[in-house]
Amino acid sequence: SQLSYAKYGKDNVRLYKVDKNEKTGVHTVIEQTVCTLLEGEIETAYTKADNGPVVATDTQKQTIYVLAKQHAIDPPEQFAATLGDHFVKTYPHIHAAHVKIVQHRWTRMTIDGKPHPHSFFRDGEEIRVVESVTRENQGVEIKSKIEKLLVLKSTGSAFYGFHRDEFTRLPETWDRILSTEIEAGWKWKTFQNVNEVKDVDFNGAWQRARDITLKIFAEDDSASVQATMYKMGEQILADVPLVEEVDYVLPNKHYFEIDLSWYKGLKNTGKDATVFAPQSDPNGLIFCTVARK
Ligand SMILES: O=c1[nH]c(=O)c2nn[nH]c2[nH]1
Repeated sequence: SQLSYAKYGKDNVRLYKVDKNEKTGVHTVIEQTVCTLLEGEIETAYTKADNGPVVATDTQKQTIYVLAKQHAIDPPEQFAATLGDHFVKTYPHIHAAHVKIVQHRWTRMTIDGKPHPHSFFRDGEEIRVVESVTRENQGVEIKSKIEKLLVLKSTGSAFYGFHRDEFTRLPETWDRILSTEIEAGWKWKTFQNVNEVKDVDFNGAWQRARDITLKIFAEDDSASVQATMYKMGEQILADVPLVEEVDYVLPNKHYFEIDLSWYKGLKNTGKDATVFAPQSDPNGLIFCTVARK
């Protein structure tokens, strides 16, 4: 047998950084969870119990904190590229570095109608995710993501005209609840180095991708999850030139009608349906990647 592939590092490195504007007294906070994984000439650590090549995972953790102190961690794409560049440049035997950063939401409180200078709340489990791979002399690949953004619309969604056969029981519907948990990803062109990354408006792209996703979800007269998610991907490609492809993974979180006619003929189906049973499982799961022609 042989070692066919290996990478290792520290996962779940939690990081908080505050920027304190001395003039205005306004604090800005960012919280991230970082994972770094290194590839390179490390096989003897696995095959010969030789720890010589091992940049310890604890060393990787310490490095994350030091570089977070010395460099910007916002946008997370830039911090990921900074970390990847450091590991590949610092250790001759390390030839690639994978970095994943999850950024959590601390939204500034509005108190008495005014943004509070140093108080924040966690408005939802939605996360912003960055996955990067820095390869020695090959630049840095970056994918940005939105995950766990739970949405629902109470109408504006239909599903009819689908294939029917002897296994089909699902009735067609022209008006249904649509709920999903957005997982959206956009893959950037390969950047040649960390300096090229510094010039990119990643935060603006994240805002555009999020706004486009919510607007199309809300406004599309949806024929299916498939049709609506394709429109989202098309629009992001149109709006963000440096993005090469966009993908979505959307669970269809079903809300079933409840027939209450057994109770004194109570009408609660079709156009009379107002009380529904949200379903934890099973769920539809729809994948889509939209690329430039
Ligand atoms: O939007 C939908 N797409 C599907 O493929 C599907 N299958 N059942 N319900 C569905 N809804």
